[in-house]
Amino acid sequence: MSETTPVNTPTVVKLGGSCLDDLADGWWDDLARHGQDRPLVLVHGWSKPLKQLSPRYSEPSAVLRDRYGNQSRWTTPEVIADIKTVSARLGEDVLGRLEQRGITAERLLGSDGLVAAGEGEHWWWRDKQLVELENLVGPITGVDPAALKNLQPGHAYLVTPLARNAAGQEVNTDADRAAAAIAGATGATDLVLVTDVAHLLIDGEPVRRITAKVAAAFRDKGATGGMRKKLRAAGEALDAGVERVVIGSAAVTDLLAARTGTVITRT
Ligand SMILES: Nc1ncnc2c1ncn2[C@@H]1O[C@H](COP(=O)(O)OP(=O)(O)O)[C@@H](O)[C@H]1O
Ligand SMILES: CC(=O)N[C@@H](CCC(=O)OP(=O)(O)O)C(=O)O
Repeated sequence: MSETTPVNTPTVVKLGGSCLDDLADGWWDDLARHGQDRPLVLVHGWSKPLKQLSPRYSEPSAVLRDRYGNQSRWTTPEVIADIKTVSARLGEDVLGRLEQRGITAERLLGSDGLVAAGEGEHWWWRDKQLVELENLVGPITGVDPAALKNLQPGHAYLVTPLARNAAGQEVNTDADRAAAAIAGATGATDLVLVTDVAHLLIDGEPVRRITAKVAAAFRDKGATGGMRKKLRAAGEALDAGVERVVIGSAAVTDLLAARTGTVITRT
């Protein structure tokens, strides 16, 4: 973010479902201070809150893989309802924390005009078998930033990354990739992916800086699970014009200042 960045350009922060309820008071203090200078768009995940809601979300069958090996939650209308239940609860908590610290905040479902999705895959690997099933998941095809009407310093949006497909159905999307698409569409210079690990690790070693090209090469041979999706999201954000993506588990201003975390840039 440079001195000349317009005041309504947001910082987009993806709050990992893995760590959302572990973020300490000091973390929120830091975010709120940053939010006095920049509009905030927070995009949250829900992996851990869903597991806390019901043990069935910890079962291996809760997650499917497409033919390229990308993992995705098996999403039925009941799962969407559960996602909304946990998102409403955690939304209340996040909005309260921000408001206590002087940031006005509102919730927005991606499916309420912000995020559009295309047709999803029909064949999925489930329990080592390739099966045809309806999975209410779709790739993101567009973001309409007009849905974020009030981008200004002192205000935050908390986005639940559901989307709507061309048939009008509400579908699930990947939260990191949704954050990347939102960052691109809002002209954000920085995307911060807050998670439960301090750095991207390659061969067990923390990576402080990496280019999109090297990150993509590692993604396709070495990264697994959640990190694979983050590296994919990082590449998409940089392709959409974002200048830097930072992955880590620290305060947002420490990550933005590259004091910790992994910084990913185009070159
Ligand atoms: N190369 C890697 N470096 C760091 N973390 C990795 C790597 N490969 C896989 N991971 C896993 O990615 C996880 C973060 O992704 P994820 O569980 O989806 O978190 P979040 O809910 O925050 O999005 C880490 O907890 C770690 O187990
Ligand atoms: C399609 C798909 O799998 N969507 C993800 C979206 C949430 C997410 O990514 O949450 P984390 O931040 O906890 O990883 C899911 O339902 O788990």
